[in-house]
This record gives sequence, C-alpha cells and structure tokens, in this order.
Amino acid sequence: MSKVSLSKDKIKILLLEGVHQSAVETLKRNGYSNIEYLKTSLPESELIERIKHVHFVGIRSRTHLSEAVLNAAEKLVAVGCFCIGTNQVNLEAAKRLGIAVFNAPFSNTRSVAELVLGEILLLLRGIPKRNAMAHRGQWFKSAIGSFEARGKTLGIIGYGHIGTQLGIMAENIGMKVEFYDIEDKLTLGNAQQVQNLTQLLQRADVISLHVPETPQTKNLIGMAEIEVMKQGAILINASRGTVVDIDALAEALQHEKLAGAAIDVFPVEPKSNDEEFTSPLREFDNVILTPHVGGSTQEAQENIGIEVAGKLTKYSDNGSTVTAVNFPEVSLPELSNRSRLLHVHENRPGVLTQINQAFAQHGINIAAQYLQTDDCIGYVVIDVDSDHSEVALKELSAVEGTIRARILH
Ligand SMILES: NC(=O)c1ccc[n+]([C@@H]2O[C@H](COP(=O)([O-])OP(=O)(O)OC[C@H]3O[C@@H](n4cnc5c(N)ncnc54)[C@H](O)[C@@H]3O)[C@@H](O)[C@H]2O)c1
Ligand SMILES: O=C(O)CC[C@@H](O)C(=O)O
Repeated sequence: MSKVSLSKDKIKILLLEGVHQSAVETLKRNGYSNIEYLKTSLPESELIERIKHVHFVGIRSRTHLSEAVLNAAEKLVAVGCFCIGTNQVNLEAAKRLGIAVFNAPFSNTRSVAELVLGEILLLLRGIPKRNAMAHRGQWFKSAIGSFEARGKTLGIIGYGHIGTQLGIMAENIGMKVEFYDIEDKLTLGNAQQVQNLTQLLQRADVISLHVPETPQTKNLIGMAEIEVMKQGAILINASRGTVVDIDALAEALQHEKLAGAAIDVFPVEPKSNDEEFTSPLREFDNVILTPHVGGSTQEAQENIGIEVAGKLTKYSDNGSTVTAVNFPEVSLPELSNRSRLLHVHENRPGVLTQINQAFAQHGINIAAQYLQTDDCIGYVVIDVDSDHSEVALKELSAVEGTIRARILH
C-alpha cells in the first residue's frame, strides 16, 4: 500500500472524545482544515465505517482502535492519543500496518498527582463518609477514624511521572514515602524504594497505584494483596481499571479491612456521560468515586491538545517520529528545496540494499538518508531532488517488504 503526498486541505482528520479545542487550533494554524470533531467516542461498527477515509485520528481513552478497526483504516497514517495511556490501541497491529501512534506522556501527570494528594487527605480524615452522611442530614462529629497525614507512610506502586510528583508533594506535607517499581529508580526527596510489593503493602498506611495497563499489572491488587495490607489502610487507584480487582476491594470494604478508597478508573467505564455508571463500590460512603477525571483539568487538556496535535503535524509535515510509542524514532531536520520519501517496511534483510540499488539504477541522488528499525519494522526517510521524486516513490513502493510509502514536497 502506498500513498502520494496530498495537499493539506485533502488530509482528513477525525478528532473524537471532545479533545481540547487547542488541538483544533494547532492543526488549523499548521494548515490542516479538513477536521471532523466529535464530542463522543464511536462504537466499533461506526468507527470502522468512519475511519476508512481518514488520514489522522485523535482519540482519548474511550475509543478502542482494535485490529479490526485498524485493518479498515486504509488511509490512516497516524493515531494521536490525547492522553497518556495507549492501551486502547492495538499497538502491534498499528505497527504492522505502518501506522504511527503518538501520545502525551506527561501533560496531565501533575493533575493526577494533585487529585490523589487531595484524596489522601480527605480519606485519612474520613471526610467522604462524613460528607455523605451530612448530605443525608446526619451529623457525625467525631475524631474516630480521622488522622493527620503527617508521619503516615504513603506506598506508591509505579514510581514514574505521576508517582514521583505525588511522592514529592506527599513529603511536603510530612508523609514518609516508599515505593515499589519493577525498575530501579532514581529516588526523589527522601523516598525509599522497597524490593517487593508485599513489603510495601505491609508497611503503608495509604497505597496509591500509578502503573500502566500491562498483562503484569492486571489484578495487581486482588484479595491476597489486600489481605497483607495494614488493617484500616487506604487504597487509591487512578491508573487503569484492570489493575484492581473491584470485587475483592468491595469485599475488603464490606469487612472493614480497609478504611476507605478512591477509585478513578474502572474495568468497564461508561462510553459517554449519558450512560449509567454501575459498580459494586457505589454503596460505600467511604469510597471516593470519580469518572476517570484524574487528568481532566483545563491546564492538562489544553497542553495535551497542543502537544499531540503538534506531533501529528510534525509527522505529517516532515516525517518525524520522535516519541512515537510503537515506531522506530527518527528525528529529522526541516525539509527545504527537496522532496522527502518516507518508507515503512518489514524489517528483513536486504530492504535497504534493494532501495539503494533501485535508486542507483535510475540515477536518483540521495541527499540524505535516515534509518531506524525495531524487531518488526524499519522506517527509512530519504531526501532526493524533487525532479526525481515521483520515480523514486514508484521504485520505493515496489520494494519487497514495503508496508507504506509516502512523499513530502
Ligand atoms: N486517571 C487518569 O486520568 C490518568 C491520567 C494519566 C495517566 N493515567 C494512568 O497512569 C499510569 C501511570 O502514568 P505515569 O505517567 O506515571 O507513567 P510512567 O510510565 O511515567 O510510570 C509508570 C511506572 O510504573 C512502573 N511499572 C510498570 N509495570 C509495573 C509493575 N508491574 N509493577 C510496578 N511498577 C511497574 C514503570 O517502571 C514506571 O516507573 C498511565 O499508564 C495511565 O494508565 C491515568
Ligand atoms: O483523557 C482520557 O480519556 C484519559 C486520561 C488518562 O487516563 C490518560 O491515560 O492520560
């Protein structure tokens, strides 16, 4: 499958899930005007129809780009996830099809860390329960089950962008911070890395999860893990819904093993604000339930819009794949007075030799060549004189193992 360079007004962009207007503004400022903007996600069957003619798609966490959807996306060049998580996209299938996927790895991390810090303070004081009771006309003025954060131990699981910021903020209010991560991490402030999860669970007054969704993090916290936590501890999950076994959590709350919880993400989340939210946790006054809004602040969404739209623009305009999550990363200078060929191919021996031989046969001079590969695909970018560019594209498209070829003038 190959493509010829399109004028920008022909490049079709579909933005879903109400991404911030800053994305639309960034795309328009860069000359992209053919934008369809929807406030919701789309069910798979509708998405399959709509995505057929689209060159770039922008999504958040509710849109599932399954293999079936990606297979239907004949023209799709890249996906922009206007969020951190990319688990909603079949990244391997996208890669095999030569579709680059970008995200915003840190623009909303401060927002998540701030929300979690607030939840820690409220839960340690037993405020969610007192608040719920007051709404029902009950007056529960008592210090029972109400504690300061100072001196308590916060156990962070996943000490990445969010975990580290939360750790620093928690230390600033006098908490002791310990964390568990599968990688050895540079510890910030006075935080301490512990060697295994059980140790962290046994020692912490509050556990907060900040891991990605992976096969290893599925039900990372279940019945057995809650069992080893301190009596009366607090559990917070603002990472992904698959990380905590919700039924096990509900049971622990029922038996008052845990004093409270704050849950922002769920194994199954409503597809839109019109759908009912169902969860066994709804019955507990001591649980803060939020509709996956950890990163939903004006500041974060605006920054994400600019960041991801900027990455899509750059990939479209000059072929740069820097920070792509499923693609070999190539950093490229701006294109001037030449044409640029972008070639995604299966990573097998001889592809580059074929390309160079074909170009030599046609007397096509290569002004610059950039190549990066991973175990599955190769991405080569070749700058040539514009006079030779159409022949070069034809040759490139005929190379065995070609997944996609595109040209920029
Ligand atoms: N609730 C929200 O709105 C919201 C917003 C942003 C991010 N998130 C979620 O939070 C997650 C974390 O975000 P981040 O920016 O801190 O990511 P990050 O990649 O910077 O950090 C994740 C950390 O988890 C560690 N990790 C991975 N697997 C682990 C395991 N099995 N056990 C222990 N540690 C493990 C990694 O080594 C890394 O240090 C994201 O993947 C996303 O799913 C949710
Ligand atoms: O905005 C969203 O839908 C997802 C937010 C968050 O979970 C993320 O992965 O960045």
